[in-house]
Amino acid sequence: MARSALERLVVDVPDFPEPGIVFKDISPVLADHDAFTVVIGALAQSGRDDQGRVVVDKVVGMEARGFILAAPVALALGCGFVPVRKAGKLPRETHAVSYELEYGRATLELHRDAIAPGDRVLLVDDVLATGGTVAATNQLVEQCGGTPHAVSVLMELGFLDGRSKADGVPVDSLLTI
Ligand SMILES: O=P(O)(O)OC[C@H]1O[C@H](OP(=O)(O)OP(=O)(O)O)[C@H](O)[C@@H]1O
Ligand SMILES: Nc1ncnc2[nH]cnc12
Repeated sequence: MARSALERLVVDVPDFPEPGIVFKDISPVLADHDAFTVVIGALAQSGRDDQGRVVVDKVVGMEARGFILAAPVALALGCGFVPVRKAGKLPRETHAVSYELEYGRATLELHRDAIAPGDRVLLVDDVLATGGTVAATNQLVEQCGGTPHAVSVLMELGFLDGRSKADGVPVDSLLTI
C-alpha cells in the first residue's frame, strides 16, 4: 500500500479535544484490513535487525490507542506485550511517571515486574506529538531495568519535534506531517 493511500485514511478533526488542536483520527486505518495489515508489519520492522531477526524481548503499548497497534506487533514478532496505563488502572505494584502532552497532563504507570532487567523493549504507539508519552515510557522501562530499543509509531507530528524527547532512542514513523 502506497504511503499516500495510508495517509488518506487518517482523518483530520479540527478543534478536538480542545480548540486549536487538529486531532489525527487513525480509526479508519484500523477499519481497513489491508491498511491495518501493512501497518502492523511495518511497525514490527523496528523490532528486527537487518537480517530480519527479532532483537527485542517485549513490546510496550501506551494506553489506549497504543494497545491496538502494539498487541498485534508483539504477536508478529513472537514477543510478549506489556501495557503502559494511565494512573490507577494497573492492580499491582507500579512505577509511575507524570508528563505533559499536546492537550494536558497525565501520569503513566507500568507494573514493576512486567519488564525484566536487561529486556530490550520496542515502544509502539499511534501518534508521536510532543514526545511526552514516549519520554515517560522510556523512563518507566528504565526504572524496571529494561532498555528501550526503538520507538515505532504510525504517525509523527514533526512540527512538535517529539523525537527530540526520545533520549536518543531511534524513532521510526510510517507517516510524518
Ligand atoms: O507525544 P505526546 O504529546 O505525548 O502525544 C502522543 C500521545 O497522545 C495520544 O494518547 P492520549 O494520551 O491522548 O491517550 P489515548 O490513546 O487514550 O487517546 C497518543 O495515542 C499518544 O499516546
Ligand atoms: N493531534 C493529535 N492527534 C491525535 N493524537 C494525538 N496525541 C497528541 N496529539 C495528538
